[in-house]
Amino acid sequence: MSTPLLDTIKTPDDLRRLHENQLRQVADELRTETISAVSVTGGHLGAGLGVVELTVALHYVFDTPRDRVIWDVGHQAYPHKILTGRRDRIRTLRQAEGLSGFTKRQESEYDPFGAAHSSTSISAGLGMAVARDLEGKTNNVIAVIGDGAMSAGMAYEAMNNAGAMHSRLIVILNDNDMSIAPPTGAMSSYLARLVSGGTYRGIRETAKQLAKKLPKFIYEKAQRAEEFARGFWTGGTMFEELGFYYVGPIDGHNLDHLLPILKNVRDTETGPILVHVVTKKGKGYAPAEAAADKYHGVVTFDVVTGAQTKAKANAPSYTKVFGESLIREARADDKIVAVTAAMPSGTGIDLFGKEFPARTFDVGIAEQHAVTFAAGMATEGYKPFCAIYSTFLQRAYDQVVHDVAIQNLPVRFALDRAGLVGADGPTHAGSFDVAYLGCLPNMVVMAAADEAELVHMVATAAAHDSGPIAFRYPRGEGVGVDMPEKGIPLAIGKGRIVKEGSRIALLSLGTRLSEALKAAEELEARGLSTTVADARFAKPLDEEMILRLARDHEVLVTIEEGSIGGFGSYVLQLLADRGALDRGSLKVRAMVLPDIYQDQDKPERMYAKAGLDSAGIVTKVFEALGREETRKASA
Ligand SMILES: Cc1ncc(C[n+]2csc(CCOP(=O)(O)OP(=O)(O)O)c2C)c(N)n1
Ligand SMILES: CC(=O)[C@@H](O)[C@H](O)COP(=O)(O)O
Ligand SMILES: [Mg+2]
Repeated sequence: MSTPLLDTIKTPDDLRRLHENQLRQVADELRTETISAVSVTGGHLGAGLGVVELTVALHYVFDTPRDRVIWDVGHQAYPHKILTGRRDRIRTLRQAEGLSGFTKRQESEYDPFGAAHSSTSISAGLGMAVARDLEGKTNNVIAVIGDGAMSAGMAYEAMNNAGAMHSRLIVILNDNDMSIAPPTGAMSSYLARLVSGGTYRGIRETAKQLAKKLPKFIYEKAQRAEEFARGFWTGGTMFEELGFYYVGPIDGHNLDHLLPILKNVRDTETGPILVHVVTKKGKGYAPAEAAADKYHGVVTFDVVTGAQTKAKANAPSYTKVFGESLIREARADDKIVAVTAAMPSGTGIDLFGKEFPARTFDVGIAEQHAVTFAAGMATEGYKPFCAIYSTFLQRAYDQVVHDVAIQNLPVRFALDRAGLVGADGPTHAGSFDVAYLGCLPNMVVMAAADEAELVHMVATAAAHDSGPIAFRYPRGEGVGVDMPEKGIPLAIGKGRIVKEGSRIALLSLGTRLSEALKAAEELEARGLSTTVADARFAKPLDEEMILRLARDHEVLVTIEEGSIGGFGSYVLQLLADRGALDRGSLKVRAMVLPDIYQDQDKPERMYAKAGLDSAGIVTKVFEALGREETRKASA
């Protein structure tokens, strides 16, 4: 489809040169372009479609990038990227070397704050506003936050601070009554009440309220702006109790409402202000509007039909295996309960919820609360499985330490998306959990080598009642192994030898095991007898097995899809403590993710770049053996 007006916009300055009555067309073309781009890249679609008009209005009314617009999470920022000089690269979204799927400071001066984890925008915005005030500057700071993101504690910590500081900060609450799944919680119900018909007021009544509530400047402009009469309300909202001026709810797809209100908000000297904007996730694209998830995240698709090009799966996903295994365990044990922080489908807890609705708790985007809530249930004899992506558990670290581990409470952590996740890039990589959990006294940490192992680990966690336990597994499909009928609890701290050899030992933790086995074949073909072991546990280590591997082999290589400071470090500590490194001929190498934030790509290519594939393992072994051995093996 042609986009004649959008074609004239290279930066927001071009947009600001247009007449207001052209903006409707810009928005329509921007929506078309967003759909077209995501149809070839995949990515987050519904959220961006819902903020097309808001994006146009913000860049039209505010002087970006001097005025700072901060998009919470950043998954809705594709239209913003198109308007801010990145349209020529928009079809590289989430691809190798391409644009990030989120806002990113290194990518553009129009992205004043990087994001991807939710609910940071008000804190960051307040920081910017206060810095501006200290500098005596006058630019605006606008944080755009969704109703889902508004469920996280951080948003309230920020509002609590902002309300007391009286700094001039604009918060736009983009309320589409959706998170990834339908939103949960009292805040969501509260917003729904604010939006429900009765709260819209006429201009006369609004003007009276404005005269009471807002500075005169806004009141006068409001009187002139007859066209936004229905969508402007102030009253005794929770936000006002927190010290914000509350404006709304307003129709976020109606530019005639958005523009005058944003101009008023821009021109007022007061602060902080919260503008409550009501939008539809997936707006303007019928397949998205009709979908239960509003096309939150999609793979490539046909623009006409909306049909997504889903590849045929060769094996069940780890997420599904986890969800189904947990259901099996829960049928036999009514103390098992499941907790998710707004990720029911991503974690497989949606499956559990269908069979056990009363034992399923979606607490909203609130990982910290999820962990302590689970800890509370554990004190009363329940067996909570807290299913959280590895990357999102980072947010709840003190809760893991202070509320769970120190009290030795049997909370089970199901860490999905462990290791590299691909298109979501470094913000979503599950790189650190083995390092940050393995250092905690009382904690047990497992990593599944394949989907069958995951079944056993779920059973192990269900049976482990003496303290906290975590198990990690990656995004995507399993490797296609035979599946056990039921999970059998593993012996805590015991690994397994998968293949016996004599000279080289490959000690894998997690799903790099298949690469280790491939590497072993290659090494055997080159005359190097190779043992492959699956550690299963990063904590407690199978000390006996590891010390035996060190004693009986010339080279010991640890392999994991995690950062430095994890499994390899624990093994090295053990070897050092037990004097195994004092034996001159032993060569030990620890293979971990590189000490950088790897940009998005296909996970397998990222692992290859990191050296964590079979070729990288073989290379590492020969590096350890030295030049002479390499020459012999190549001869
Ligand atoms: C700390 C954290 N937890 C979970 C997520 C996963 N997540 C990304 S977007 C999203 C829903 C956000 O809902 P909302 O803020 O209302 O934005 P919408 O998609 O509706 O525009 C969730 C749960 C995340 N990015 N960060
Ligand atoms: C923006 C966000 O945090 C989520 O939408 C995330 O991208 C989902 O990742 P998965 O696709 O791995 O569930
Ligand atoms: Mg929402």
